[in-house]
Amino acid sequence: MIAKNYNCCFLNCSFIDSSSPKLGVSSFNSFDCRLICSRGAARSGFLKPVKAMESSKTFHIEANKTHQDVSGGNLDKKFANGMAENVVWHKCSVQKIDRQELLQQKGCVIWITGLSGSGKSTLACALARGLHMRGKLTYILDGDNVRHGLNKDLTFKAEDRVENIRRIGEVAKLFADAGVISIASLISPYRKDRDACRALLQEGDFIEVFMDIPLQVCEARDPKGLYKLARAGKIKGFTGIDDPYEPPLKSEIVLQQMGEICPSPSDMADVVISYLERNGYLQA
Ligand SMILES: Nc1ncnc2c1ncn2[C@@H]1O[C@H](COP(=O)(O)OS(=O)(=O)O)[C@@H](OP(=O)(O)O)[C@H]1O
Ligand SMILES: Nc1ncnc2c1ncn2[C@@H]1O[C@H](COP(=O)(O)OP(=O)(O)O)[C@@H](O)[C@H]1O
Repeated sequence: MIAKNYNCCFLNCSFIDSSSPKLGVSSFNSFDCRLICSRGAARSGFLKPVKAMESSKTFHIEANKTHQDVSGGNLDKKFANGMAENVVWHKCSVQKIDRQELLQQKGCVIWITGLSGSGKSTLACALARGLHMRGKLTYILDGDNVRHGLNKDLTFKAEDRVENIRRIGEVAKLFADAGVISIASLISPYRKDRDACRALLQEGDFIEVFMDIPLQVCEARDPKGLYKLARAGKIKGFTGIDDPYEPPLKSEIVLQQMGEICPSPSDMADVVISYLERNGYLQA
């Protein structure tokens, strides 16, 4: 792994190159950039992440709880080790590699994390548009949107956020397996749960993008008026206000403001597209 810190006149971002032999790394010349040498070093003082809140000690579901199903049966018998019993994986001769060949791209997950208002959905759309224009197939899994359907049973309590992240991680993995460039944009405030989603994918195929935008900026934007409600105590457990956000420690891409100036969504999307290009994801 090589960490690169790209400082452009209008855009401050850093990212890690996956130098997996499978994908290879091509040379990079789209931006005037500065190379730095370690993954940890990708975060200079200037690049210091938002410390909205420190880690929560309460959000993970207790591992040893016995769960009851609606009929009163013990679900733990049916789901030993979190897996249904007596199920066997059914293989098919058409594999991910065949679908990738058809699509002329590599399936992967771009996981955009950050505070509410940091620009996750906007970046997701700009990225989808940019890739679509290059003839690449994408699909966006936006936290807000998925909560309208698949995840409409989930609240913002810690254990429901864990489940929200887990389900979106699993769906994103299926899209990647379909050969699609799957774009997940959700707050996903807990590091452990983002890392669990990363672990579902092959090395390199999970690309974490951290929207490292200060809380004050997100709060000033407040497009839905939710920060205002949270400050007034009308929404409890709002991320960054009275609920934790754990910034990534080693995301592949970090997007930040340059001083007071926020790069445009399409400039941010270009950084991600350039990463995909250099790491071989835009070809089969
Ligand atoms: N309590 C609380 N905390 C944070 N956000 C809240 C809350 N209640 C509602 N909302 C709105 O829900 C959007 C976040 O949903 P996510 O699925 O991305 O959240 S999470 O990953 O499960 O934490 C988030 O959307 P974005 O602004 O697009 O991030 C908010 O508009
Ligand atoms: N790069 C950007 N520069 C300036 N404003 C932005 C940028 N990206 C998003 N915004 C604005 O910030 C607000 C929040 O963006 P959004 O994408 O909805 O964030 P999130 O999905 O993280 O909540 C919106 O009003 C959007 O227009």
